[in-house]
Amino acid sequence: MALEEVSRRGLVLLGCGRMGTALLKGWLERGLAPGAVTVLDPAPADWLAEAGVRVNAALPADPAIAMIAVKPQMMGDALPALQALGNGRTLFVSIAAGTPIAQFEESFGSETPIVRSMPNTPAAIGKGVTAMIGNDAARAQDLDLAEELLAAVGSVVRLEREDQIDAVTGVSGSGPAYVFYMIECLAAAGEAQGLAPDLALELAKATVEGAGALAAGAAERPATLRDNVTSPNGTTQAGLAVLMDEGAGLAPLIARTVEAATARSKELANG
Ligand SMILES: NC(=O)c1ccc[n+]([C@@H]2O[C@H](COP(=O)([O-])OP(=O)(O)OC[C@H]3O[C@@H](n4cnc5c(N)ncnc54)[C@H](OP(=O)(O)O)[C@@H]3O)[C@@H](O)[C@H]2O)c1
Ligand code: PRO
Repeated sequence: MALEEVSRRGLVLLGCGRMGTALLKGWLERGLAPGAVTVLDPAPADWLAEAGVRVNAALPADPAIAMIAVKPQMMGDALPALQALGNGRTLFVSIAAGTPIAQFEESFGSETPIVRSMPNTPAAIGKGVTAMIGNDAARAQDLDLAEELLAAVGSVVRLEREDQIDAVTGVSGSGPAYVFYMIECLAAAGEAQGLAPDLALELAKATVEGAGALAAGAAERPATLRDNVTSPNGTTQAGLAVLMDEGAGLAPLIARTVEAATARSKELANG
């Protein structure tokens, strides 16, 4: 339904880099009309115009959505391009890390409905997860529209407070990179044990895909699924003894990883 409304009224995408592309590809594949999309980007990819997307064209008068997908550091230069849309009818949706709602209200006025969100790149294949929160001007129908749009490319959670988004960024916004690194490490470790590189990578990717799908779909908690893999005194137990070491295992490492990403999100908000 959201994609129909947005196809009718239009969507402006400010910044079409890695994340803007992931979202846009997800929406186009799920039925968003390419001609309803206006991308503003200094170096747009060729596929956009080839797909029928309007590129660096005049803004539509009354688009449903103005999606902000530039880097936080570019915000000051980029936002004036959307000034004409700050009229209360267009819903602004930011996906930028570390850019507070207050900064958008300064640019577009506190009467403008604004949703701050944090998606992740699996949105490109409809498997993203996005957390979102609106400003005071965002009405129930604005929040519903944002949620439906983001839900077209994955699951959506609504936050209670804006400050939760820093930790969300540390967990799920940045999280795909941690998992990709896990795949790299698992494959490299397989190679170190004598497997050919292609085979090790194939095994690592399929294992993460399968375990992720199992964890997502199972009624059991991940700890139970882990127990199901672990035969007493077997191979997994030997491996987990290293991975679950209290001092040098994965838990403290992941805790420090998420803490650092969360802290960086807070820093970005302070300029
Ligand atoms: N990547 C992720 O996994 C992810 C996940 C969640 C949220 N985010 C957020 O999404 C935003 C974009 O991140 P990204 O990874 O997609 O970065 P990115 O790949 O650098 O994309 C940003 C795009 O904005 C363009 N741009 C720069 N100045 C602009 C301007 N004045 N007007 C319009 N477009 C402009 C850039 O063009 P040039 O490259 O030519 O400068 C680039 O194409 C960030 O705020 C980030 O925090 C990213
Ligand atoms: N990518 C963005 C960053 O690294 C935000 C979350 C994922 O800053």
